Amino acid sequence: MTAQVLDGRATAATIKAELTERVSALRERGVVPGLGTVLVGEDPGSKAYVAGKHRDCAEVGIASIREDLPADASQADVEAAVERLNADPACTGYIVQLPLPKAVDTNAVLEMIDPAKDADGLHPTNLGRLVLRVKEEVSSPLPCTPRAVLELLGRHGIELAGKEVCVVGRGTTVGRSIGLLLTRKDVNATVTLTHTGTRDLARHVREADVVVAAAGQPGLVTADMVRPGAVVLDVGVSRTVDPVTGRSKLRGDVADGVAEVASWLSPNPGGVGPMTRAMLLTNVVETAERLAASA
Ligand SMILES: Nc1nc(=O)c2c([nH]1)NC[C@@H]1CN(c3ccc(C(=O)N[C@@H](CCC(=O)O)C(=O)O)cc3)C=[N+]21
Repeated sequence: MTAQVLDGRATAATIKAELTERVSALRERGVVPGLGTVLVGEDPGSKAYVAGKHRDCAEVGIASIREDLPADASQADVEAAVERLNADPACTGYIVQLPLPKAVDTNAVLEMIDPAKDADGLHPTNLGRLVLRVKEEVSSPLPCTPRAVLELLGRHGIELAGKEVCVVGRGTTVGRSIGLLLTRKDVNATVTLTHTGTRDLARHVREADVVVAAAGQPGLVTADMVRPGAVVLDVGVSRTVDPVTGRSKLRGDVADGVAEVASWLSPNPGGVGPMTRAMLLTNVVETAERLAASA
């Protein structure tokens, strides 16, 4: 078997076309969605992601606002950037690009984000509302990558109700929060959360109808672990440097042979990454729509 492709690039393009219309409708009502980004330091990966987000915004008609700070920015400098975006009416949603430099207290920064402008869905209030199952029209934004996984499956007609999903990875942005979405009654999947400390990872992965690989360990999920016909999503983003050429390369958590075993596989790049960006845009449009509705 060769897996069918969960095409994140094509799906993200469809979503962007839909968002372009929603943005025009908002502009007609005098509301211009604006995405803010806070980027601290010179990490090439982070710079590339942030640049990509601004390009995406331009494509769908969302304004964008940049707060770029030097690598040695202090806690107070980062907090001041967050305060500016909280106060700026042109910014309807924003993100603080992670990871922040070690000297900055990330949780303290995330807590300062206005929950109504939290385009990543990572503010404790929004994560808490997800746990408490506050109605979505009040509670959103949802975290982008978990939402990207659900949307990518949904738009390929892959049903999750009653399925066994094995999540590999316990990070905040994906592993710890995706189960909250997958186990909602309207999705109705059963979730096992595994991580690099799981004693027999292969045993859990083998049971799964759907595998979400998000541990950030290149090639962790191998073909022998995957049940034939399972659906596999490769969420990992690790940058490895080729010792010979010195060039950095993006590597996912899913090993090469998995495509021969799975029924559907999300490529990496070209799978969950572009969808995550599309969900960020969706969150920004939705925050602006809520703003317009309450105005
Ligand atoms: N506050 C915050 N929010 C995030 O959402 C966030 C973050 N910090 N820090 C880092 C991770 C990583 N992440 C990616 C998003 C898109 C691609 C993406 O579009 N990747 C392309 C390839 C890009 C390339 O080749 O470099 C693809 O998969 O096709 C990748 C990774 C968001 N993150």
